[in-house]
Amino acid sequence: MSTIEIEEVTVRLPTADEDLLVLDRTSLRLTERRVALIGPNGSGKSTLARLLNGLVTATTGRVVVDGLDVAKQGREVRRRVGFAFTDPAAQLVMPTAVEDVALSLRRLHKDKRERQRAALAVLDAYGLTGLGDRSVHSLSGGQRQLLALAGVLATDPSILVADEPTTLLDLGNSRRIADLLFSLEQQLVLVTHDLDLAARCDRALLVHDGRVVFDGPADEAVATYRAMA
Ligand SMILES: Nc1ncnc2c1ncn2[C@@H]1O[C@H](COP(=O)(O)OP(=O)(O)OP(=O)(O)O)[C@@H](O)[C@H]1O
Repeated sequence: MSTIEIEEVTVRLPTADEDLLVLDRTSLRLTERRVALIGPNGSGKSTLARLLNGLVTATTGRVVVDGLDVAKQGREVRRRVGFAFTDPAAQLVMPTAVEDVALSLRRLHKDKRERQRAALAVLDAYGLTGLGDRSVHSLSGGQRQLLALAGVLATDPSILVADEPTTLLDLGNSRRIADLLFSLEQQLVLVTHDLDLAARCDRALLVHDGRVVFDGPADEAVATYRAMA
């Protein structure tokens, strides 16, 4: 399993009036296979998740993934840490499904034909057979979410950070995505408002007002959060 170390990290983000304190002096060492981040809207969960692959920069402190400093070795870190956004539109950039997966595979397969073959195999593996030539905009929300995840997982990251991957989905699709996430060998860091999903994790962090206010077994974190609400 991978090791994520967050050492005395503070994040301040500029707003029109002042710098907003979004994450307050936080230290964590995450080694569990599945870690959930839960908490109210605007509490800092996405910010914490985004630190892990450098989408957000620590104002002070250090984030280290498998011994690599995110601020200094960002490129290597991004190869290890796959990031799946809530809204797949944020990461689907090519016109068709197969081209989108092929783009993710450009580092692994230099030859174009080989890349195309590999991309089609990825679509098959994720239950998207036959949709390769479809415009990504014509896919259903569930298919788009699956495609975005397939593109990230095709690069074989050692850690997957998924920011509310089931929020936009109906019950059936959200179950499919959840089953996929929980079948992964990789370390999973899951930001979610779905407390049943969070409770299935090995550890959960309850974030409130830019601080981790509970850190422990997922069922206890969920119970603490419910009691707070
Ligand atoms: N780029 C930014 N510039 C300024 N403020 C930001 C920026 N990104 C996030 N914030 C603020 O930081 C705080 C934490 O945001 P964050 O997205 O981490 O919360 P969250 O817990 O993931 O919320 P949600 O559950 O609503 O997605 C919020 O007050 C948000 O408005």
